[in-house]
Amino acid sequence: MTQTGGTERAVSFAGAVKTFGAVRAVDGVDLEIGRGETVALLGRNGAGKSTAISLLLGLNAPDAGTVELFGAAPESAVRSGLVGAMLQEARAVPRVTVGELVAFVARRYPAPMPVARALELAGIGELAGRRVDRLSGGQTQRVRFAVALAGNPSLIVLDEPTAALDVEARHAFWQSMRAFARRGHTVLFSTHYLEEADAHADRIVVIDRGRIVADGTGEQLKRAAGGSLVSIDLAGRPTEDLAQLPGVRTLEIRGDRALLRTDDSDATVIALAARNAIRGLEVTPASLDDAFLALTAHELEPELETL
Ligand SMILES: Nc1ncnc2c1ncn2[C@@H]1O[C@H](COP(=O)(O)OP(=O)(O)OP(=O)(O)O)[C@@H](O)[C@H]1O
Repeated sequence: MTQTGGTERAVSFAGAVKTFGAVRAVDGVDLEIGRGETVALLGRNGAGKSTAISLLLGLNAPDAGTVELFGAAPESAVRSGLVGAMLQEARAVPRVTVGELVAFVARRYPAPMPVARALELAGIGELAGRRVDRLSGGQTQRVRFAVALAGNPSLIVLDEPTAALDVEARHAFWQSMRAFARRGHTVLFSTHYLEEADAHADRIVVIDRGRIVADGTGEQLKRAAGGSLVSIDLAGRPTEDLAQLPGVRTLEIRGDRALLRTDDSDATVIALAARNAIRGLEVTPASLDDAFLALTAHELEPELETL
């Protein structure tokens, strides 16, 4: 029996590094996830999400730093049945039924949940007798979710769980995931979808080029990346002084409009009014998309610059 019960931490990365040749896929990650949290790992393609998940599951060892699950080595937590995972590669198992597959996996865990419960939580109770190699993409994805749930793990790790699902299937999937999280389980999922991270996670961790560049709620991310966008018609007026206005972080000129990203839209608008510069004024809160782009925007890679 592993001594993993006492810690309040489900996941702990400390200075974790994983390189593949010259690529630092995970580049000094420090991350702690408490029991019961639902956390989204958000990043572009190639940001390092799957590599971080592979370290977390003990599928890869870090080159430097440490990764722990429930205060123990990942392999030991996985062996103790504390972790369920839904990874990207789906392997179709021929001929077995959904119920047989989930029961097979459940038997490998010390304290599984009843198969009917796992199917119900994944929203596929009616598929128990169907062959797993004859299902739609959305159904297959939910079978994989049921497989991850089967052992009744404390932590469930989902690598891009809604990739390739249509809107309806996605909605159903998140309902199931939330039902599981409400029972006090810890959930970590990776996604490219900002709306999903915002809607379904308590906390969003943004990863870019192997490093964590933001960690907080959707609201905090929006604030960190600049609270509002103020735009005006330039009507031929000069633009040099706009970047110096109170609150303004960045200035972008699009045709005859100026777009100001500001931390204090009131102060920015008052200053524009004092300059008699208000024409076609629009003030909008920065969206999570804006926040994500601001956090992960970087210069062109050197090799691309020379093309
Ligand atoms: N086995 C491997 N061998 C070599 N390079 C790898 C390997 N696995 C990942 N990489 C590289 O590490 C970097 C991070 O990849 P990773 O798959 O972790 O990103 P990701 O954020 O999960 O991307 P995606 O959203 O596209 O799945 C990428 O540059 C990738 O090419």
